[in-house]
Amino acid sequence: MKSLLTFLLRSRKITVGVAIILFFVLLATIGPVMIGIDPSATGADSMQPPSAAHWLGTTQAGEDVLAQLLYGSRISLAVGLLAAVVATVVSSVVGLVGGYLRGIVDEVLSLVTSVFLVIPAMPLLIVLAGYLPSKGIESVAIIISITAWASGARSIRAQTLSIRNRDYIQAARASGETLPRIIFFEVLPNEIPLLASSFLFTILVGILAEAGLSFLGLGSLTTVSWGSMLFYAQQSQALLAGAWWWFLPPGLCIALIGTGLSLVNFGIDEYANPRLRTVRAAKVPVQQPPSPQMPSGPGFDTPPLLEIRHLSVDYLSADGPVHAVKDVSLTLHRGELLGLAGESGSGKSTLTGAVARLLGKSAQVTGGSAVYFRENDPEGADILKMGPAQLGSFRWNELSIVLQSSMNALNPVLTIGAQFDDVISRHRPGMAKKKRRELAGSLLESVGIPAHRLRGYPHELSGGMKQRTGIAMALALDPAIVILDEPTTALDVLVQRQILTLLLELRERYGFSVIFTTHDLSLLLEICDTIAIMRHGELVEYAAADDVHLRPKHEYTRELLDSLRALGVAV
Ligand SMILES: Nc1ncnc2c1ncn2[C@@H]1O[C@H](COP(=O)(O)OP(=O)(O)OP(=O)(O)O)[C@@H](O)[C@H]1O
Repeated sequence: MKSLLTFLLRSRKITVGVAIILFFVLLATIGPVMIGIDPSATGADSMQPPSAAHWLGTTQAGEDVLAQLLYGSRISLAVGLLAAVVATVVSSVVGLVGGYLRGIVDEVLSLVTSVFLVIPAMPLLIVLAGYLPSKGIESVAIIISITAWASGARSIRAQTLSIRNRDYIQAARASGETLPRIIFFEVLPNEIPLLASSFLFTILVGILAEAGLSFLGLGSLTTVSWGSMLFYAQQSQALLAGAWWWFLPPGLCIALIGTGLSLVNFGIDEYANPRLRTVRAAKVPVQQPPSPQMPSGPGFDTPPLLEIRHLSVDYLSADGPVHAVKDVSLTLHRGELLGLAGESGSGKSTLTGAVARLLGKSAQVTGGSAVYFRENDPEGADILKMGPAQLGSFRWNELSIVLQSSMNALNPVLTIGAQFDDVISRHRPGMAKKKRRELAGSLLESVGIPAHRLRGYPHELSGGMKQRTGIAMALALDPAIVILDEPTTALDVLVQRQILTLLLELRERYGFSVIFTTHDLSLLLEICDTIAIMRHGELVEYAAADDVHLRPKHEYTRELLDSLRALGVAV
């Protein structure tokens, strides 16, 4: 909740949007009282332009336009709000119940929703408004909500369908929680950003629909609203008479409140989906001086392949920037297996993600470089500065990455073969189909999976097989660097071991260099040439595996080794 509030206060869109909305709320609540003029009083001269006595001029009947605007804001906002409350309650109940219960209930509710979605809203509104027995603002709001609930219900149903199978909902079901409690206390809170955004959108729809109906003479014309002002201005041909002060203010108010509501809506979308957030800090990497505690790297007798120099990465979060990687320098040599260890949240994935250029928009490289050296290229190329085309051919060809979640990265509706073919044909457009198929088969066999599995689908493979398929794909174009980000964490110990053995064999065969990320220091001590240990975004230890094991420099490494020994792990 605190993070939501901090985000709301920091978001420029939300601040501006809320300021606009508050301005109109103030206008609607205290404006009529302060002006003290009856909006229907007709004493003044007809169609007078703005003057000291009538700041926004007068109408044809001699009413004060400002008084009408202020009273009108009350009615327009009230109709929008009432329509949004009714429509949001209906759409939430329909979307949540249908999406959660599925079956016949969902089918009936979906059918009704679809019927309301296909009927064009404005004609339906006009028909309903034409038959309204009373044209009070409540009736107008209710008919607007009848036409406005369906699109919200459709989105909420889709979200509910996706949430209903998540682990915490299964756990709630298993613990015997009642159906209403699961729907309204477990599912509903996860949909609040969606509900809020649909609520604000419906207020806007309500205000526009009221204005539209009144403009057509179908609203409550005895009540002053922005719509009825436009209706009477149009009836009196204010446009032709050049009486801009009559129709322009209500038009501008509708546009402005629409802008305010939309800005808040965009802000909520950004909260719910951090990928949409715009990065505000400077994009130019700032070179930082070397950190005084930077450990010196181990010697390695092959040429450097990748040099990470003083790399710093921040995330822009609701609570301010998170310094996830702070001034890290590492060198990966040809054929080297570099292990990257550190507790959860120490910045390992951010470091490898930055090198593979896979971080989202909320991540910002605030300093440093990651220079990749091709053979016979002593200058190297900074990966962080590569343009889209250069990056496209760099990934897979020179560097590939296998993620912990890569076992879920296979597309369930495509065969394994089609997914290999996608990668190979994109990067080797000249290769014949038969050759591509042979390459995919031999890659799959190299990770111990028979080539005929290319015809199968991902769901036919076990977790370990999927991860091995991910590794085979990463090797498809014979890259020089393979980054493995906790590739075995989700697998059982036996399968982990098989995959590691396989990885070492493949490295022998193909000669690629590896950055291997894990929490498991004992594993790194066993397989790696060099080890880097991160803590709170900093590199605290960086040395040959033997030195880390026998002569750790940092207190934190000693503590890690001691804790392993205390657990009886042989290190
Ligand atoms: N998208 C994000 N927005 C804000 N902060 C983030 C984001 N992703 C990661 N962080 C923060 O950055 C820091 C480093 O996270 P990172 O995922 O790199 O750690 P890690 O060592 O890979 O952890 P793990 O081993 O659990 O995967 C953590 O404090 C984390 O909370």
